[in-house]
Amino acid sequence: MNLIDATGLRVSLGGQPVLSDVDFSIAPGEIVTIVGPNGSGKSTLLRTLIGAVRPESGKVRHRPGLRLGYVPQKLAMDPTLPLTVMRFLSLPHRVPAAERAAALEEAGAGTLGDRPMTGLSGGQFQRVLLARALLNKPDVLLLDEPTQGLDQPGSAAFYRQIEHIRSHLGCAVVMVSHELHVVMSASDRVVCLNGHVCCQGHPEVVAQAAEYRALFGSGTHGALALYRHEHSHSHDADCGHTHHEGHHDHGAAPAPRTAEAG
Ligand SMILES: Nc1ncnc2c1ncn2[C@@H]1O[C@H](COP(=O)(O)OP(=O)(O)OP(=O)(O)O)[C@@H](O)[C@H]1O
Repeated sequence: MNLIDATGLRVSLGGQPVLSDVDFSIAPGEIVTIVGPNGSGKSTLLRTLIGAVRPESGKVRHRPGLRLGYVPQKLAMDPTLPLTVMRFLSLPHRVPAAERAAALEEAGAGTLGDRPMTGLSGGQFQRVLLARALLNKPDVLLLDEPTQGLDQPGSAAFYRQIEHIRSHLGCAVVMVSHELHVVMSASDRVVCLNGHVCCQGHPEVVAQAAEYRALFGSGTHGALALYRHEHSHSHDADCGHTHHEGHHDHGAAPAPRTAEAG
């Protein structure tokens, strides 16, 4: 049984249609990434899936007893508030210290407990938000552009942490990302959104779909090349650690999977 099944979602905000006819599901243990241009409704979809936004029509079904962990795009902190990381993790509900420490460890932030929240770097802050989402022992972790503002090594390290968490805790992951190269290497499935689901499927297949290329253009060649580089060891001998656009994309027919176009 899927963890979340959403069908026929229609959402308007401020009188403007944002999502129409969107179906979305996530199975246990899956990593699904939602990509799409600015304003295409990615955050709105995530917020609808967690129940923070009510659809005008359509349904979101959660598996009974489903536990969610949500990492928002950003969280404004009052810079004058003297709050350590450990105290932050006990708001708004008290959480035993051992659980908070374990969540920090799981999020790769085990050394940050006594640090003031306002002194954290962007990457450290995101890890603390991740730890906060893990306190709920989620079956599904939803992350809204969690690496916004991080440099490339910082975001790569963050996504490696997510993969570690998925394999260690067995939770599913839904994330919104603009970093196509990371998406290509880290996801089981990509959903390409532009108010509706343009196409979805295995990242390699979606990267070749006409609907996806219409939105993201030829930049996807690079993303695809990197994806293949990281996942096909037979390519390593060809190119070492550099890649050239289109070098890996041999023009061969895509794998016999198909992207579901919508
Ligand atoms: N509270 C709101 N009231 C009115 N319009 C809103 C509201 N929140 C979002 N919108 C509009 O809904 C549309 C979708 O916004 P959303 O944040 O879901 O897009 P997104 O794909 O996540 O964008 P980005 O990539 O820029 O983060 C945008 O046009 C946005 O201006």
